Amino acid sequence: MASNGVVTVYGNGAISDPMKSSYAVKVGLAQMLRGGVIMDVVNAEQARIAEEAGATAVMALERVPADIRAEGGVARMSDPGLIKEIKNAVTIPVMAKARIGHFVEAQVLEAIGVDYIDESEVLTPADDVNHINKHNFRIPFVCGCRNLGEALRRIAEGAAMIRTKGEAGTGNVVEAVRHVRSVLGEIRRLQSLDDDEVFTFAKEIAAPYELVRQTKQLGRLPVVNFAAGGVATPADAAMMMQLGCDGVFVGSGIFKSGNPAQRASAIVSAVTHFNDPSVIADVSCGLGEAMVGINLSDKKVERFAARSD
Ligand SMILES: O=C(CO)[C@H](O)[C@H](O)COP(=O)(O)O
Repeated sequence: MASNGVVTVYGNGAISDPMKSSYAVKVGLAQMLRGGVIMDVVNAEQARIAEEAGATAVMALERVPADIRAEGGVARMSDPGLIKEIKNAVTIPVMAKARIGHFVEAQVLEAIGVDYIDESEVLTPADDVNHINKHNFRIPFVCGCRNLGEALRRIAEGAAMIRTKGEAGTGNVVEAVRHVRSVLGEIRRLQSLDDDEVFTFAKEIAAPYELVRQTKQLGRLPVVNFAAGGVATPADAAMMMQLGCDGVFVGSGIFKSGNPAQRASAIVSAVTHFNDPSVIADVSCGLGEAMVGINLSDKKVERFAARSD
């Protein structure tokens, strides 16, 4: 790890492997988002609001997760024309979502020049067995996880960035907290093992040994890890950072609130000053209505996070 805490050694192959050098570039690109807030947007106007508020990137999607939950139906990649409009409206990186396993949606997103692809459980999965082989693409992918094994399986497939899944569209941070604590807790447990025990640990979490070994050595995931799913307030966002995430995704929490521009900017300030409760207090004053959340103790609420493993 470099002195600034940024990880510099990645990949699964040898240094002379061309796949590895392109993978290292993708991982490096994702690292540039560290310390930032990535905001879901469904059109160019929302993208401009996000950029003005200080978002580090925007995520183009058909509907914010709260609307996907409310309206139901099949959620797919956004209209490529709309994504191009979003790209033209902002100077920050533009991410877009493809359905899990839908490698042709990913090809389309690559063809129109998005900066990152999110293979996302928030959309309706296209393949309930296989994820996209992300090594086949030039651009970086982000994928969701609930635990360390899932994170390392996605990295083995070529994900250059990880986000803990949380429960998108609920405005309820409880699952985001559970998933962050799970990943970071398993890394702490891994670090307490002696080297001979790592093989069995890798088998237990169903992850490739080499990535498990690297994670133990680095003391963290070998790619950046953002929190997502249910973050709705500046305090939620700062909590994710204090727990040890590299940044935060926020979707419904901003554009389903009473004052999206003000809330977006408050969440950016809270992530920048995540260790300063007085800043978090200041930016939390007079924010207007937060999104109405969903109580996750209701077993009937669909768990997007469980749509893939
Ligand atoms: O899937 C995502 C990250 O890629 C969404 O951006 C994120 O999970 C949004 O969730 P919410 O609407 O609860 O903020």
